[in-house]
Amino acid sequence: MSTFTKTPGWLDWYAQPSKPQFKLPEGAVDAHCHVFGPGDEFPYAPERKYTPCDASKQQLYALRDHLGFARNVVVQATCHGADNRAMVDALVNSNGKARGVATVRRSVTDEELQAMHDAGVRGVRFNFVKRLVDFTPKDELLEIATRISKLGWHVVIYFEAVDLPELWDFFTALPTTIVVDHMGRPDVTQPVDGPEFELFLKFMREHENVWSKVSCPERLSVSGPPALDGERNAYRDVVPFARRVVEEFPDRVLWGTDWPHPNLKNHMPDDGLLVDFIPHIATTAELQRKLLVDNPMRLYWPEEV
Ligand SMILES: O=C(O)c1cc(C(=O)O)oc(=O)c1
Repeated sequence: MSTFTKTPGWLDWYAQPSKPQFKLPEGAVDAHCHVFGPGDEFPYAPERKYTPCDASKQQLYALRDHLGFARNVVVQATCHGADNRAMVDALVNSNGKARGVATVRRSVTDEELQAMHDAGVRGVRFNFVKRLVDFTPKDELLEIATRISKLGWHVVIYFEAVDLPELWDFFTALPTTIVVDHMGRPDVTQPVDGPEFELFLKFMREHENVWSKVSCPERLSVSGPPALDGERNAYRDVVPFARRVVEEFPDRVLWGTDWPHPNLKNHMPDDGLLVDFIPHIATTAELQRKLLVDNPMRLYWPEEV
């Protein structure tokens, strides 16, 4: 019996994903995924905003092999707060096939940062999505960004599109490469060439250190259809947004499954069908290779490039 009780209505990850029809290029990286616990081994943080089902490193790596990915980037999930043990444990048990993104507070010591670096951590995540985290003062975040820049790490930012204007000055003052989670969560019912998404494109256009994950169609989609029941052309309303970013910034985009998909409310995607979303947004072999291999390798395994 687990000590933890899942948030009511929690949707568990999809147990038997199909095999993707899209054949991932050799060496493809799932550049955004998480591990949850298991809670009995790596307890969820007291300050968490949700309690998930467990999703272990073994289950993550089985999914990697099933889908045809070669490597993972494991991003610290907010349900673990700034306790990075589950994520670091996943990295050190990956045979070098996983790198990570941590969450740290200003109290983190240089020794702790170095130990995380040795385990494979290459970035920190700053989260501005209010339903997921409590507010952290910007001076604390800037101090952390300055410290981790010395290790060659980058900053991953997660925010809602409506908050970009207010966060703009802070983001553009950061001294590292910046990676935006899930395209800054656009409202896909608005036009792709409307003012909200145009601001995001301008953010990337004017700042060459800004990258974007073109991930999470299952989270952003309003009209679907979902990646379920054999649907290989899912989340059509998200396609124009992701495709736009891939085509304008082919050397600064990443893709990830977002497994185990925390906080989805209306469906849980079949991850095999989710992989089949990729050729709709990266439509040539060259764009696919950059998105799935060249870009994540440059950012997370630069010593091998
Ligand atoms: O939108 C979300 O609920 C979500 C949550 C987390 C997390 O809790 O870390 O990570 C994500 O990439 C997305």
